[in-house]
Amino acid sequence: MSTMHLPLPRLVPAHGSGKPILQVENLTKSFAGRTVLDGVGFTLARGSVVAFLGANGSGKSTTLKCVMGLESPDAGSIRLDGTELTALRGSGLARARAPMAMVFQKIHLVPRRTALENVCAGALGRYGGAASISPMFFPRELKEEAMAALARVGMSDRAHEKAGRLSGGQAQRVAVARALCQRASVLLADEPVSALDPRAAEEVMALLAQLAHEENLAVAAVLHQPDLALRHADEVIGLVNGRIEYAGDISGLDTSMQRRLYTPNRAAA
Ligand SMILES: Nc1ncnc2c1ncn2[C@@H]1O[C@H](COP(=O)(O)OP(=O)(O)OP(=O)(O)O)[C@@H](O)[C@H]1O
Repeated sequence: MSTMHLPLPRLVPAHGSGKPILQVENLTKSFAGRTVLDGVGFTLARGSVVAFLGANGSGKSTTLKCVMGLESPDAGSIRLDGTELTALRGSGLARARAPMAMVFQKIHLVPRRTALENVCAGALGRYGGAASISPMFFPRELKEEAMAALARVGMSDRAHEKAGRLSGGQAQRVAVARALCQRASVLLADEPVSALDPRAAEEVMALLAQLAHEENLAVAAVLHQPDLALRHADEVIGLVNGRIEYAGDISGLDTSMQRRLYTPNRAAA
């Protein structure tokens, strides 16, 4: 699709006026003495999609990983629905983080399990007990909720297919359904479409935008294609060398801003 690389008009209305659910302030992170995040702060609101853009190594994934708890920030504040996560540990932290789900470029489904079983796994934090031992013990209401989530992402007809037999786009939809079954209100997506062909990438981004707008989810997605952001995101956070260069409405992502984010000498890590 040659038009994929043109700055096409966005197809979604602005929905960024929802209630703030995640507030990040002054996040800093170094690896081996090298600062890779330097005072990163932003707010995610329910009902909107925020695209994280920036050159390789600018700190996009590290930002999401710090929010999700997969990396520990050196300093900064992460408040989810008013609760400061950096002050919590152990089960208190796990409980506070439960409303956040993450989807990745490399889709972490269990290939020998069906799509339905993988989606049910999103809810095991709520069920535990026998249900966590084997899908044989999944309660009926859990399977019904998982089927509803699969229907929401257009995958009902593949519910009983082994995950290992799904295409990349289908598997990513199942991963999103798993997040829905987790009843996440914040969905952090780290390069969710980087491994997908252009059509599947469009479809998955359109799905994320639809879920944000219709289910009032806050979605943050690390993207490598500004044109996908232009079509499906409401807001953009642009990083250069671990600092926020731009944060605001998608309309600010014009060609000059794209140059600022991706010009090699500014973006050198
Ligand atoms: N676990 C780690 N140990 C050491 N350095 C790391 C680690 N994780 C990330 N980095 C470094 O931190 C910087 C930011 O990495 P990050 O993955 O956040 O960038 P990114 O913007 O997501 O890049 P890309 O677009 O290439 O995925 C890079 O220089 C990277 O090499």
